[in-house]
Amino acid sequence: MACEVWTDWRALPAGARGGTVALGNLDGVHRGHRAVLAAAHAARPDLPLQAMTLEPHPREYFRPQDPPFRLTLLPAKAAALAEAGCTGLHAIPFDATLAAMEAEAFCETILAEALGARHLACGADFAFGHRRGGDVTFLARWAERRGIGLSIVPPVSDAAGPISSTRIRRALQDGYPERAAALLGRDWEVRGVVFHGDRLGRELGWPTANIWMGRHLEPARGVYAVRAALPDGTLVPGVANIGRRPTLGGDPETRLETHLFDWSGDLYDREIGIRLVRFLREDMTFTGLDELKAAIAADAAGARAVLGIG
Ligand SMILES: Cc1cc2nc3c(=O)[nH]c(=O)nc-3n(C[C@H](O)[C@H](O)[C@H](O)COP(=O)(O)O)c2cc1C
Ligand SMILES: Nc1ncnc2c1ncn2[C@@H]1O[C@H](COP(=O)(O)OP(=O)(O)O)[C@@H](O)[C@H]1O
Repeated sequence: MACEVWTDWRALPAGARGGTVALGNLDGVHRGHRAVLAAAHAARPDLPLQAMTLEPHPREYFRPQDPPFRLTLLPAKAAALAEAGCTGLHAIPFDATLAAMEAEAFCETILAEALGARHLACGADFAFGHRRGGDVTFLARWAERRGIGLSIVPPVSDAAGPISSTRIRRALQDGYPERAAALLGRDWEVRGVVFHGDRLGRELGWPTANIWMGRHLEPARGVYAVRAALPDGTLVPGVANIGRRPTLGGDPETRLETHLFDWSGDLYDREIGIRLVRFLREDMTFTGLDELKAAIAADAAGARAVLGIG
């Protein structure tokens, strides 16, 4: 079932109110986040399962110049939440009003009055309100007073410690998408609309569908074995480069270029999702196009081997 997204908490339709609500930024919707969703559902299986996040992420609001760090943008987050059984997402616009709202006002105005939440669930380190002034102790007291249920969920851990969005980001920046996938419970995917490049790929014999990284976290620059989720729902193996094409003089923004194996067609202006499977090598500056072509051929062979296709 799909997860509906509500962005105007001042004008929610009646059907959007009264859920059991998982709280948090939920960036990535990783295994820890899904435990919070499971707790929200387990406590009140009679109520619609919902989530509440802030959009943009407060860090994007306060520090717009910082490098992008998102694991999931809003549509991907809603899709991952739907997979976890969530039927609605309250994406509260994080603006000056929200930034100034004290914890108590946030609970009253947003959680109680606007969302009409009947039960809440969050991780033990959840903090909210102006300067993160509200913590789970505060929330527990408030919820008790208001007769609203609350589940506080201990962190889900593996051998290296608690699973967190920060750990997943670090794994991707270090070139370990398979570790990120283990923490996420699925491959990390970057979604974007295919733009027109300068058509050199076709000339080289390696056409690539290009998307911008945009507000996504930039993982290690270089070459990856990938699977591409196409608009028709198929998953096509390929080889991709994330970088700024230093050989061609360098670009101001990072692009993700994917060659799909044994595939031909037109993807321009269509949205695709590229799932990183394995990091193969770092981005390099070649002395000429022949060298670049040879490197891409070797990359393609390497990616085929990793993906198990001859
Ligand atoms: C598997 C693969 C690896 C690549 N590796 C590099 C690289 O190491 N350095 C570089 O400058 N460009 C690299 N490129 C990028 C090419 O420069 C780029 O695909 C080519 O310019 C085509 O651009 P277009 O899609 O805009 O036509 C790579 C491309 C692919 C598909
Ligand atoms: N096997 C393929 N892998 C990736 N894109 C392909 C493939 N076959 C055809 N295409 C199409 O060709 C385009 C890429 O061609 P390319 O010469 O690299 O041009 P551009 O520089 O505009 O990206 C893609 O956007 C897609 O529409």
